Amino acid sequence: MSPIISVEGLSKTYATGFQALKTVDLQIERGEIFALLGPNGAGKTTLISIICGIVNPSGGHVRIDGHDVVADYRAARSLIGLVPQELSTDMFETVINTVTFSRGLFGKPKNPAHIEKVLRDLSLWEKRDSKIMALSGGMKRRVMIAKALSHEPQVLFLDEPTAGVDVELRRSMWEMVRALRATGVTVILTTHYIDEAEEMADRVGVIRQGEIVLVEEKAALMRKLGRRQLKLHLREPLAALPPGLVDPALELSADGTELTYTFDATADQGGVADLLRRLAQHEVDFKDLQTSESSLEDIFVSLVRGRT
Ligand SMILES: Nc1ncnc2c1ncn2[C@@H]1O[C@H](COP(=O)(O)OP(=O)(O)OP(=O)(O)O)[C@@H](O)[C@H]1O
Repeated sequence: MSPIISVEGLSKTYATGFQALKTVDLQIERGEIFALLGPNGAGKTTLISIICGIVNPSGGHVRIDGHDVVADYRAARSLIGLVPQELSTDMFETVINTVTFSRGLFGKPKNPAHIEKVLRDLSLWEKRDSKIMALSGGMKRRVMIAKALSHEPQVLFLDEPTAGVDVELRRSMWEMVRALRATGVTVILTTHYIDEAEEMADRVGVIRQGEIVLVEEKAALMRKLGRRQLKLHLREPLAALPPGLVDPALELSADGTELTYTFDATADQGGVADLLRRLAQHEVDFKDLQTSESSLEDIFVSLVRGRT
């Protein structure tokens, strides 16, 4: 199947002369949840804004289901729902009017049944006649999502959907995004919360200084770049590693009570068995051991620092 979004050779230099995107190539598959990660100022919002037709590119192309976002703007834009970072809506309007009006902006015929479904799915139906200003922050955010879904888009962009929201609302957002994906909607989210990407995404893209430095299936990324650590709590502290045990992967804590062995998550376990044998040979005894795996956060930090 062809990708739903195809970004080719995209670049953006703002009027200030600042080059926010270098040459970005990216394909988003139908029905996936794609998380775009990157530090502040990396170019995430610029990229999303160009894909949504809000900002003009300096070079390259974006196609949404074959429609060019510049040449065929209306067709491309009608396939997209965008939930921006900032709340931008008429605070004096009621929930149902705001969401109904958003649908009208896309020239779609009225469909009260769809609007009702969207509001019910987002637990906003009971509040449909409330003015937006009278809603809690979490509800206002959900109104933004309802607006973005009002015209039945195939792709939903969520720019930092859970920034500053409480744990419960984050969880309910995640559930809602999964439910949307189950209906065939493709979801692209930007986030600073690595655990959000780890929890939600099928694929992860990392952007750094206007360049996509990595696009990978999350599971493969974690397998490929993940590291495992084995920590051994020694029965007797060591002043130094015996010469036969010196190994770059093996580190003795400053107080001599703990040994840390770091190895590839993909590697077979031979290294660990070999280490345990060598420890026995050198009569290094331990009372406890623990293993841990690097998280997507560790991987992300090493990527944005440019170590890979
Ligand atoms: N209209 C503009 N004119 C000039 N420079 C801009 C403009 N918009 C963004 N930039 C610059 O482009 C760079 C990328 O900004 P962008 O908002 O795309 O980053 P981001 O990855 O979304 O960051 P954040 O995580 O902080 O939202 C930044 O250095 C920003 O200052």
